[in-house]
Amino acid sequence: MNRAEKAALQLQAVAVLRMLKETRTYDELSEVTGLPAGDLNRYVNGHVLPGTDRAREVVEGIGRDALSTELEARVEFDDEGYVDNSGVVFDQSFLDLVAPIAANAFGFERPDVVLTAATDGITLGAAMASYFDARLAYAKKSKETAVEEFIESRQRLASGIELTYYLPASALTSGQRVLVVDDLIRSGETQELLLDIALQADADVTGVFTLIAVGDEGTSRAEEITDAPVGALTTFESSTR
Ligand SMILES: O=P(O)(O)OC[C@H]1O[C@H](OP(=O)(O)OP(=O)(O)O)[C@H](O)[C@@H]1O
Repeated sequence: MNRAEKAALQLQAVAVLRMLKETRTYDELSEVTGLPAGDLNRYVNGHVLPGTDRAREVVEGIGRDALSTELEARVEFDDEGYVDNSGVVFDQSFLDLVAPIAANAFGFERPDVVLTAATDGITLGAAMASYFDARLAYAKKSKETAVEEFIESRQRLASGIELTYYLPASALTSGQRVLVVDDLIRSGETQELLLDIALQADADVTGVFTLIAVGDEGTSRAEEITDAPVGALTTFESSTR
């Protein structure tokens, strides 16, 4: 690990601790992390940076569990079981914390392009792209005016409705490494379309990541299509929609 990577890890750990501190006292934060309250105070206030080992433990261990719990608290379900995740996808700072944790937890290789689906995947896609210093591309359900060439993928859904996603052809090219992300995977139909777009572009898929999986149908479907790692930060019961 070079000096810049070490500094980045240390700052990520501080960001995770600050997020956890928002709703906790230092004693409570000490219980969650197993670190002394006095040290935590110095980290949160920016007087001292945690050492590399501690920083890694916070980002890769405590951080993943804590973010998963935080995510569960922010997601709401209506009476019919539909998901309202605006408390997460509207919060770019929260998603910026998710990116390094997801990258470490699932071992995604650095992509050239992070590919997602408009609309709700865009903020997570931006956080992941920024973390990896990659480009962001998002497929849309309509064609962008003034773009002439698209990669398009269409399928008839279980509901009978036909769904098509369009990506400007210049956004993903042959041989590029692509990480496919979305805020939510339920049936996996959207991921299948995104993976098909990656295939058509002759890109190399480095992984599939979602914040929320509802049941395991969608993630299993993605695993059937790609050998790359497929990961969800949190999985909810499939009785929700
Ligand atoms: O696994 P699936 O069953 O395909 O469901 C997941 C997709 O559903 C939601 O998007 P939606 O189609 O509602 O579009 P939006 O992001 O514009 O709301 C979500 O953002 C995912 O892209």
